[in-house]
Amino acid sequence: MDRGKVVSNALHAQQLGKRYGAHWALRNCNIQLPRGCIAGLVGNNGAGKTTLLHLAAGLLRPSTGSIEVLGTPSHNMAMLLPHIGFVAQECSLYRQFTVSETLIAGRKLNPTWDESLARSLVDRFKLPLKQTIGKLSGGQQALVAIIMALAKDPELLLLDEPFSNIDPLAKHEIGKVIMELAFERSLTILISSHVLADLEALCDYLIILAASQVRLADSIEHIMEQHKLLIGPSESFEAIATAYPVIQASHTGRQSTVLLRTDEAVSHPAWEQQDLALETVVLAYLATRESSWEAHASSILPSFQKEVFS
Ligand SMILES: Nc1ncnc2c1ncn2[C@@H]1O[C@H](COP(=O)(O)OP(=O)(O)OP(=O)(O)O)[C@@H](O)[C@H]1O
Repeated sequence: MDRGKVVSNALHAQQLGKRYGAHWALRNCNIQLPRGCIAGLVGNNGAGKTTLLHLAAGLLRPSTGSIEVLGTPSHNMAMLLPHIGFVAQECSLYRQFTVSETLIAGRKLNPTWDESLARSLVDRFKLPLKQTIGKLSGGQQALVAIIMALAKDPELLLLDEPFSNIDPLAKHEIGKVIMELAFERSLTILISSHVLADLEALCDYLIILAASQVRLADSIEHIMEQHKLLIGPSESFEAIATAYPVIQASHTGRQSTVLLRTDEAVSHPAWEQQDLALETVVLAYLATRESSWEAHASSILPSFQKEVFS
């Protein structure tokens, strides 16, 4: 594979699905992950995050649809393997190897191995070179796994809940390293996490999965522009709900709070726009039930035409 080849999407999933027996772990998944972005993957337990990452890493075959990574079908492992770094949820290092032996294996197995990066990161995180992996703490093992993936100098880095065992300071440090490398090397990163604050600190793109389907996949900047949180009188809720796609609504007495998704400016004398946090948007999408989502999805199509409410 030619590293210089220009492919605008690092990952392109079309109607991607993965089924185990009768159970869909992921379905109707359409994602175009722009090259060079740092994307967060957030979703409820069992939503399909690990499944999507395994499909991208070529460890699973799709049941339906397709997934291309760096312009190549992801099952073409032989071609893609040198270009992808993958850190699985469970640390997949050899427990009986020392840290030093692990680095040697990395150097021997990876043609693009960056030895000075690996050594400097092991030093920076004070990881004991002579200690076996099995005797490191969970957080130290996770750091070694991330360092191994970074030193491989991949074009796409897939990280499945990489920070869950890492202490806050080390997490901050490794986050900085990841962002610097992403910038310097035009690395594309897809990170799954349940900690939204971690994703907000690192990512410029977000994929929200719920009930095995993509609810939203977009740049965080556009997500924040496109969603509006409004408070207004319950009596005119129907008018606003008819005019704009409502992602979530709650009603207390005579007051309604609505989260809308629209690129248009929303202004109405009776409705006041509130400051919006990314967490509010994420929680709203995670809370949408499968049945109500089908109805939502059709109303959120780009061709949606609003009628001015009055
Ligand atoms: N090997 C398997 N066999 C059968 N079902 C599976 C298998 N792997 C995953 N699943 C199912 O697929 C669904 C998605 O699982 P997945 O691990 O992708 O979710 P997740 O979003 O990563 O969850 P979590 O946040 O809990 O790690 C779940 O319902 C899970 O039970």
